[in-house]
Amino acid sequence: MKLLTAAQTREADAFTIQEEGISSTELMERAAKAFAGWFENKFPPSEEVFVFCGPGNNGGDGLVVARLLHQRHYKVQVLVVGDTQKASADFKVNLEQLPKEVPQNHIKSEADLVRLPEKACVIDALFGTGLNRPVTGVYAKVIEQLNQYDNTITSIDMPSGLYTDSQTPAEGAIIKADYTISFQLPKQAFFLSQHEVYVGEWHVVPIGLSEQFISQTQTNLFFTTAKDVAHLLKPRKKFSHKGIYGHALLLCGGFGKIGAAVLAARGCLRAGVGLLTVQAPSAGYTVLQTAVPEAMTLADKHRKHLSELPQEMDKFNVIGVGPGLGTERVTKSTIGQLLATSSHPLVIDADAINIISSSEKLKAQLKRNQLIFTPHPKEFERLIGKSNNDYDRLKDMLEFCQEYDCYVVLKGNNTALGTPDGEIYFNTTGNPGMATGGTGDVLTGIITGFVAQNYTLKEACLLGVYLHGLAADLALNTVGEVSMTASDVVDHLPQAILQLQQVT
Ligand SMILES: NC(=O)C1=CN([C@@H]2O[C@H](COP(=O)(O)OP(=O)(O)OC[C@H]3O[C@@H](n4cnc5c(N)ncnc54)[C@H](O)[C@@H]3O)[C@@H](O)[C@H]2O)[C@H](O)CC1
Ligand SMILES: [K+]
Repeated sequence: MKLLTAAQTREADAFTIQEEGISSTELMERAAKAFAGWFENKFPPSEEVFVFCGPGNNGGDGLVVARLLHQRHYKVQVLVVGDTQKASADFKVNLEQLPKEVPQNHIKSEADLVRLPEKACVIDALFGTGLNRPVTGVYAKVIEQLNQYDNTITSIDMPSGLYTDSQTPAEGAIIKADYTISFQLPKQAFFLSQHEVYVGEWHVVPIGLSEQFISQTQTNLFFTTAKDVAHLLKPRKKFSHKGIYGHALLLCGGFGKIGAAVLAARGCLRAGVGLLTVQAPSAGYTVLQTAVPEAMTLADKHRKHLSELPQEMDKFNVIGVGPGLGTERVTKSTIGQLLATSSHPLVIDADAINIISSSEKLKAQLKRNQLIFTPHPKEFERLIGKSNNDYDRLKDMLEFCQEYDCYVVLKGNNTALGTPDGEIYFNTTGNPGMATGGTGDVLTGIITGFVAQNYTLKEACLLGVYLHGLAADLALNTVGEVSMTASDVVDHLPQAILQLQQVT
């Protein structure tokens, strides 16, 4: 699904109004109804509600929400912040329509700030997507005060003060919402970990913005839902044999880290690879043969570290490399040999990334158009250097993708896939239970398994990342976030694939 910028959202707004022949206040009414519906499900009418309204249409939404909640027997108060002379037309219309029974207060300066009852709910309607400069002055005072209270804050459309699609200047105050209820689509800002404290838990409510407009709009930003990836899954042919589903090679594992090879191998097999060979240090031979009998194992001549490539490389159609390898000199030179001699698609993770990062010579050997890197943020930093903030990191990621004509799977809460065409896809599955050793190894195996089956590199990344997160989400039911292990993730992969196959 596409992500729209603030400017594109405004255009979608105007297009919808024209297409449907409705007024902007009618669209505002629709948006506020959608928000109020969510709010009523979440908070009982016994709670007092304080709606803080800014001067624009976000504030206008707040006024409509206040009217609707009042009708539903909530005890509502409205606090209009700033100068109403400058308010938007739809704000003014809805201020007129606010029932007299709803108390109204104006906060024009710091002196007008109010204390809130302990249990009261706050609705933040100060600013939405129309924010065009950092929040300072009286608005900032209100935001700072609300952030200090323990009251639950629910933001309409955006946490006020946070820029929708670019870095918020440091001097701007930003609401720390518990919930953000976004209209029609999520915003790019929601997918960046630096914003977690502001956005809180986010939900999207539909308000019927023009599908035609959205489908015509050009963007390089997407978020991946089940519907986006379900159709990529290829059904198996009736006259199948294992030769059709590829032969993957995994170069993984080192002394004390043979488990990484086991996890990658299990992920690869569960992703449906036809044949799998794992080359690992000879100390891992028995472990691998026992733990993953489905995989063929080649014992490296070195007992503890990867030190050579298999002799017959041609029979493999993809290589996954990195988990558990270590960065010994022998292993470095083996990675060098791999980059110099292989023309296979490569899925490059963990220590393979670290090894490449430390050598300009190796970077110069990277072949175009056949690479997937799967770094976590620290590995990514080693690869391309430190970025100032999450937006810059994404920009740097795209530059790297373009320079090496490669894909980057930047792992995190909303794993971001960068493509050589300059697109970014934010994943929507997964949970904090995955923050445990070995889940990345599983992902390397899964993506390698999909590439082996002739999915394009982009499809393999999108599907792999989505299913990996979905498997972890399914594991929540039985093991929860705290106890979740990488093995739990791989154990739930079959269920995740079955679930995705049901999506139409
Ligand atoms: N398309 C939709 O999804 C719909 C969105 N709606 C709501 O409208 C807002 C966007 O409204 P807009 O009037 O464009 O902007 P804001 O309310 O966010 O604020 C604009 C207002 O504030 C002034 N301003 C901007 N930045 C600052 C600042 N830092 N300090 C002080 N003042 C500032 C600016 O000049 C304007 O006067 C969207 O988020 C939704 O909530 C519609 O209701 C329905 C359709
Ligand atoms: K808001």
